[in-house]
Amino acid sequence: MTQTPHIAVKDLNVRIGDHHLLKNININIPDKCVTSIIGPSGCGKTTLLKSLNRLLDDIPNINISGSVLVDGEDIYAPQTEVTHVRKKMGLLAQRPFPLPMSIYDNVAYGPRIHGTRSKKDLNGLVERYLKAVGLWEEVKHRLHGSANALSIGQQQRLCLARGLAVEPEIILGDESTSALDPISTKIIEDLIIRLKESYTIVLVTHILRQARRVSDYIIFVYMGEIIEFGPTEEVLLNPKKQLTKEYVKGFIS
Ligand SMILES: Nc1ncnc2c1ncn2[C@@H]1O[C@H](COP(=O)(O)OP(=O)(O)OP(=O)(O)O)[C@@H](O)[C@H]1O
Repeated sequence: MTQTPHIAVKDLNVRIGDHHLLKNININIPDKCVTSIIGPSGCGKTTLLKSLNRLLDDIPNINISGSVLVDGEDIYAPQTEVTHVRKKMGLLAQRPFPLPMSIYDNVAYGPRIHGTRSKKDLNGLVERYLKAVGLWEEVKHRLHGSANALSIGQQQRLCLARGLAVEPEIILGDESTSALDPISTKIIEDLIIRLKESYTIVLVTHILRQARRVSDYIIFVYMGEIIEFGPTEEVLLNPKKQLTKEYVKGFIS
């Protein structure tokens, strides 16, 4: 891999009780690229994604060993603060969850928490991030209307804008288009491709065509192990491992 890694996962093992969910994960996720995690249902894709943001911490009986280095800093080191880790990453969930407030306040929420008070600065941020997700023209006349009145696709873009407004370096997406219609899905996919100029993006998807459209790199996970990692065309069109071949041909799902 020629790209600089932004996230380096070393000897990561995740267990919940006796269940060994992730086994000896070693991976370098490149900077300013889209990397998709693919694999059959229940193989550990979401667990791997959440391990990058310490979103597994609160699960009862969880045991996490190994390290995840973000910008060279181990997010699991005892001295590392979770809030500091999370500030670097925006998470786009399966379904949009706008806060029960206006469109404007959704985007301004993070900057306000981080101390931005000036109305002029907040106005500028709201416009900038709504433009970044292609929503500005659609909502500029109703910024103070409820976010819940937007379509699901618009809500998902609003949630992305809310995430971007706290200036993360990394965007994590967990099946972020699964609740969307084809047009909204295309808008989000195009956004992902555009946003990789400025962000490192890691996605979980079970849609191979989507992985092919948006990703630079693919991680194929099977039963908690990384089977193959490499450039998208290589993994999807010319896989090295038999399991990957069977998965991309649809023999295992
Ligand atoms: N909180 C939990 N407690 C116990 N087991 C869990 C928990 N979360 C996930 N698992 C188990 O860990 C395994 C991996 O789950 P994970 O959600 O990471 O898979 P996935 O590949 O994302 O699946 P899908 O594509 O169906 O969303 C599954 O067997 C799941 O049942």
